[in-house]
Parts: sequence; C-alpha cells; structure tokens
Amino acid sequence: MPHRHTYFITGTDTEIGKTTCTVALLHHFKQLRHRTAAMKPIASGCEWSPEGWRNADAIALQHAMTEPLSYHEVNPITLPEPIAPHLAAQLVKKSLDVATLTAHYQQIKTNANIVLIEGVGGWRVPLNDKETLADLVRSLTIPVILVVGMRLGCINHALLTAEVIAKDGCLLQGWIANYLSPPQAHDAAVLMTLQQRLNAPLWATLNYQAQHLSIHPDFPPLSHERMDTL
Ligand SMILES: Nc1ncnc2c1ncn2[C@@H]1O[C@H](COP(=O)(O)OP(=O)(O)OP(=O)(O)O)[C@@H](O)[C@H]1O
Ligand SMILES: C[C@H](N)[C@H](N)CCCCCC(=O)O
Ligand SMILES: [Mg+2]
Repeated sequence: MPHRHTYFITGTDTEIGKTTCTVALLHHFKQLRHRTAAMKPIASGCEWSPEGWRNADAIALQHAMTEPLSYHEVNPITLPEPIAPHLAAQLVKKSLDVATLTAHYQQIKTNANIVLIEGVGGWRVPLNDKETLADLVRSLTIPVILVVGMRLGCINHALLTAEVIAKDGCLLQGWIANYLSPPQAHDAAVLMTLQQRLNAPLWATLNYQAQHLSIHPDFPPLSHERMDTL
C-alpha cells in the first residue's frame, strides 16, 4: 500500500506564521521533487470576490502546492469575519462539525504524496459546543507539526500546546521555529530551551523575513510514494 505523508500544521497562536511556514514547507518539498497539496479547511477572515468568499491563506497555499486542487477543495468553509471560527460561523448561520470536515477531506482526490493541512488559530480552537479542531485531527489520525512563533512568551505557549496535543491523543511529529522579528540577544538560549523541553524534534527554522527554511538534522527523509485518494 503506497504511503502518503499528511500533516496538520498548528501554531502557538494565531498570526504566528502557520501559513508562512506551510508555504515554505511546500516550497522545500517541491524542490525535493515531491508532489504536494495543502488545505485550509476552515478560514475565518475572507473577502468577497466574483467567485465567492476567498481567504488569503487558502490562496497562498493553493499557489504554493504542486498538485492543483479547486478553491473549494482547499478551503470548504469560508467565514467572512476574522474572529474565532465558531463565532464567525454563528454570524452567517453556519455550523461547524468534525464529521462534515472529515467527509470533505475523504472526498478529495490528489496525486500528492505530501499533504499539509493548516489549522485556524491555535490548537484548541472550538468548532461548536462540543468539538474543537483537535477532534478533527484525531478523527483524521494525522500527525501534527507545531509552528512556534519565536517571541517572548512562546516557551509557555509551545510547552502547553505540546502537552495538550498529546493529551488530546494526537502525535506531535516535529516543530518549526519561526522568527517573527530580527535576531535578538537570547534567541539561541530560547531555542535550546524549546529543544530540551519539547517532546518532538526541531524540523526547521524560518528566519525573520526569510523565504526558505533552514532544515535541521531531524527533518525526516520522506518517501515519494503516492496514491490518488485521501
Ligand atoms: N519569518 C517571518 N518573518 C517575517 N514575517 C513573518 C514571518 N512569519 C510570519 N510573518 C508575518 O506574520 C504575519 C502572520 O503570519 P501568518 O499569516 O503566516 O500567520 P498564521 O499563523 O498563519 O495566522 P492565522 O492564524 O491568521 O492563520 C504575516 O504578516 C506574515 O507575513
Ligand atoms: C482571524 C485570525 N487570523 C484567524 N483566522 C482566526 C483566529 C481564531 C482564534 C480564536 C481564539 O483562540 O481566540
Ligand atoms: Mg494562516
């Protein structure tokens, strides 16, 4: 049975570089001649266009992946307001649930051997009164990549997120250090602290304003096998 590598990309917060790092990962995998696809199942914060509501993250992912998917396949749930998704959904009288999102994912056909799925906000974002985005990741049984926005406070945010990913029954496969500002005095010590305390390997670093990831030794060698459904 061919094997596809699918990862859920979460972050220590909203606006810390999930999309930026996902796009950088897609470019990296493309350079290695992998076939890639990406999704942003729920987007809150969309603009109206002649084709319907559009989200900038989903468009960035669509441009960076090698195996074409329609906008609806990349981003089935478009919520206009740039707020927590369960609240944005209420405003337009929509409801979010794991079963619908899982069914959408399973319908997609792609030749990609690497699929990256960007979350919305951080790990425990609610979908409805009972479910969170973490339930979707557990339902899909896919490993997680954590993007750490490297700023003061990120040690606490990263350690809490990693702890809860495990508690939620999911696997943190690796993490990316994303530098949101120019180099600072204690960057190396903060990175070392995270490396010592996170229960997953550092895959890569994205420097401030960099386009390309700096790959670390624990970045996994991924096979090129693929299949045509998810
Ligand atoms: N390494 C970096 N260097 C400079 N700017 C960055 C870097 N990473 C992210 N940014 C900037 O930070 C902002 C937030 O990044 P991004 O949109 O990737 O975050 P996000 O976690 O995907 O946000 P959301 O929760 O809305 O999906 C953007 O303006 C982006 O250009
Ligand atoms: C609008 C923003 N950029 C994201 N799309 C949504 C972030 C939701 C965060 C919810 C929360 O944890 O408070
Ligand atoms: Mg994003």
